Amino acid sequence: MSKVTVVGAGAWGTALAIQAVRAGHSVTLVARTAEAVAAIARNHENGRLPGVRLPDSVTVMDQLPDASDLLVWVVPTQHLRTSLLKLRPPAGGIVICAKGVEVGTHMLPLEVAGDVTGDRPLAVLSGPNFAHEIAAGLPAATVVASVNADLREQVRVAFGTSTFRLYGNDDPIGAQLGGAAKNVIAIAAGVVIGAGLGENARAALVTRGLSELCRLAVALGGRAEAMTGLSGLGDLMLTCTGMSSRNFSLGHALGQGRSLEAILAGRTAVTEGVATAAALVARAGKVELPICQAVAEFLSGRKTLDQSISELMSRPQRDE
Ligand SMILES: NC(=O)C1=CN([C@@H]2O[C@H](COP(=O)(O)OP(=O)(O)OC[C@H]3O[C@@H](n4cnc5c(N)ncnc54)[C@H](O)[C@@H]3O)[C@@H](O)[C@H]2O)C=CC1
Ligand SMILES: O=C(CO)COP(=O)(O)O
Repeated sequence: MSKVTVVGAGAWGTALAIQAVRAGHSVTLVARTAEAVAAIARNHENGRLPGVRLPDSVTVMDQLPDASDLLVWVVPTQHLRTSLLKLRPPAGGIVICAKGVEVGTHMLPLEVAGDVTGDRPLAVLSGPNFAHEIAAGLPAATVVASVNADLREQVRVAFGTSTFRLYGNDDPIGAQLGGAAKNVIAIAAGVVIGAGLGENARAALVTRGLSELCRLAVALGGRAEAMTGLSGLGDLMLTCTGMSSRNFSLGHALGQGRSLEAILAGRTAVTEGVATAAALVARAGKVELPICQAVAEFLSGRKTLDQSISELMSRPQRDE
């Protein structure tokens, strides 16, 4: 049994804490505020993952415990930096679970972690994993990517059970780009369905979105194979097909004509693709990402839906 500390008591952090208990570990869940700690203690449940009882063995606190064997950071990308600066993790490996690109710096999550905490073993956990299904113990698989093989193994032991399989690889850039870009493509897929453009259009969009992921990974030092694995295609399949995805459902509402402001005002959970779209396009530089770019322009209000669709459909036709 090892001491696993999960930082970030959102839906995913809570599900991962439950999964680490299932895997036989002693688990601490770190929430952002004392109020959040008290609410979880009172209800034996986290409002961000309603209907799921948190095991009594999970210690909930608003700071890091004195000792951890493994730190798992499950804070949204745009808050990753401030949370690391605030909690100042001690030396040792960290697993980052955010899926996005930081606004302003255009850094990927592991780059942000390295920037704040210095040289240390880092890993990314990313794959097709809706929090409520993992919390319920339904069968699923994911990717742990790190250049540090010992850390990969530690993460496998921390979370692996008969219902949750972890596949390792040494391409953290590919895994992070897959997780970030699929959120943007999922918004586009939601728009397509919400606007009534049809299943053909979605299939074409997701497939061409996968091409964007592959191009981007190779250009930024990752591998195209990562994009056809769980953290690329796997997560695209999950988040581009159903309303359980916050990114897809946001796109769906946009496609039905609702405003971005009204949609965001009605939700407290993070929808990573919104801030990530423009940051990802900026990070890509000269790499062609027409769908991600169209999402960024549409979200910013620079283009209407009709303009975006017409531009995507009138691009020069070429070999696949
Ligand atoms: N919900 C899901 O099914 C999955 C989510 N993810 C990723 O995990 C990350 C977290 O997502 P969720 O847990 O779903 O988000 P959430 O919206 O449920 O909760 C976000 C949590 O982050 C906390 N937070 C915000 N700012 C913070 C700060 N400065 N310091 C510490 N904590 C802070 C909030 O208090 C909240 O508890 C995102 O990058 C998401 O893309 C990945 C896989 C599955
Ligand atoms: O990343 C996720 C599942 O793998 C969660 O997706 P959403 O943030 O779109 O709900």
